[in-house]
Amino acid sequence: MPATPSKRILIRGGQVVNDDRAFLADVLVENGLIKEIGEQISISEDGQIEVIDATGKFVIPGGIDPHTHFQLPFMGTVSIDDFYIGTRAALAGGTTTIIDFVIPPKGQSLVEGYHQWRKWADEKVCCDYGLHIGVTWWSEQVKADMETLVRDHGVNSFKMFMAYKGSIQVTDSEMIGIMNTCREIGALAQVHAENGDIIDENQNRLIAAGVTGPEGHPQSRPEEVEHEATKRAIMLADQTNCPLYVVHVMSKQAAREISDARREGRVVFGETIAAALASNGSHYYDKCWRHAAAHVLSPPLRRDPTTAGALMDLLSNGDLQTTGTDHCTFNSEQKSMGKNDFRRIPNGINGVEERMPLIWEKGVRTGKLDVTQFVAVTSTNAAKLFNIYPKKGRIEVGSDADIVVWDPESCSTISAAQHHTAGDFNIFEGMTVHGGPAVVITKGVVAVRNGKVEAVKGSGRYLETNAYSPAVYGRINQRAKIHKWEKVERS
Ligand SMILES: NC(=O)NCCC(=O)O
Ligand SMILES: [Zn+2]
Repeated sequence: MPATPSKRILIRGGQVVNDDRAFLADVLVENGLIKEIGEQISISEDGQIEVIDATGKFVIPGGIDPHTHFQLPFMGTVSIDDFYIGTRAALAGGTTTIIDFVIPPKGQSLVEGYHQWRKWADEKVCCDYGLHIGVTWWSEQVKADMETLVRDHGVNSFKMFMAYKGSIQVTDSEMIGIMNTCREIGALAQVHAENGDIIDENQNRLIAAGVTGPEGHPQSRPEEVEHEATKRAIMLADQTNCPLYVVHVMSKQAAREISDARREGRVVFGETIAAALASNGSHYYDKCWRHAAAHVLSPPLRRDPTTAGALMDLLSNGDLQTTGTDHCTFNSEQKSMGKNDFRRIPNGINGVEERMPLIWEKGVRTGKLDVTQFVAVTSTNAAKLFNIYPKKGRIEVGSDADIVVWDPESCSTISAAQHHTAGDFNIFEGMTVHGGPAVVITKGVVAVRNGKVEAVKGSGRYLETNAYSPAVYGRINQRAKIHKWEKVERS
């Protein structure tokens, strides 16, 4: 526990950055909220106040990672970062809000799954968190559960898996039911877009051909497999007038499908992840099994070396909107469950701690993103889509004091020896990143200073996300109102 935290913090002389503008100002924080923003804010010396000098630094909204899997029971094991370790690592990297996924097994009540995740998370989180719910099966009961979750439990997003045949994959007809329900209750439909049937076929053929190592993983899931599912999901969402959010876009083909759909007026949003922006699929062909297996996630990293830059360009021009991590870590022992069969390697990689510095390095330092765009793709856009804006994602009077003092001059080298997650491997090992959080404030309390994390277990709160996000539903509601089927009157 840190010493009693200051109830008031004054951040002096930094460049305040929101998604729409940047300006020099002081920021005063009081009781967990942003109290005042202005030039040369004067303070009386009577109360306890901590002054942070932000000269030469940016003062930005805390990052929002909309895609994590902490302590996820998955593929016969449980991801190793629990909600304490995971949110602590998030804070270390400048992320002050995460949105995790409840993934109930087929047959389990969604509401029960939600309560299970709340139980796991509430006592451990060091920052605020929200929950998306995976819909892994379909029935009238599931529909009723979705309604309950939106009405009573602050959930506004539901994810469908088009992959993982035989476990959590849903069919097209189930997706139609889920999408119809999402539209009826004002929720955002999310998809993991890969064609699970062809993956299953490819996997069996690879194994039969004796390809049992991690290189079998990307070969069973080539870009076309992600592309086809992305296109299909967009079509289904369009036909049901349901807004769609495609999680972890990993390939140029899938990303371009989203760009094209947006240009044709579809209400579709795309998220990519830190790994796709900073790594690539060559690692699956590494001679070291442990190294290759550590990179196994789905959809896989792409071997095409131009992928990362192309995805960053699409974030820059607004065709993709958000960046997550799909943080779902397994240590080497867990990964070795698939030693003789790549299909058994637990899928997942790290990233929650590295996301913001990596996007700064690969986006801002390359000239692909300016600082306001950096804020948009790491924080504000997710806040708007998941309807927690401007409470989160903005430096504004009345917003939560989730603030990062970002040092553009810092320099560090990523290493498993130093990272805050429990994993024994870091897929970004050895990468040097310039720019990083000097100070991280969560709800008005300093959680990170000079690289030291002072996060308090259980201090984070569950974040209710309300239905009918204006950024999502403005167009959908109007379309529903004016839609008419064409009927020809015949004698
Ligand atoms: N992505 C991944 O490889 N693991 C986590 C589960 C999922 O999102 O598919
Ligand atoms: Zn995921």
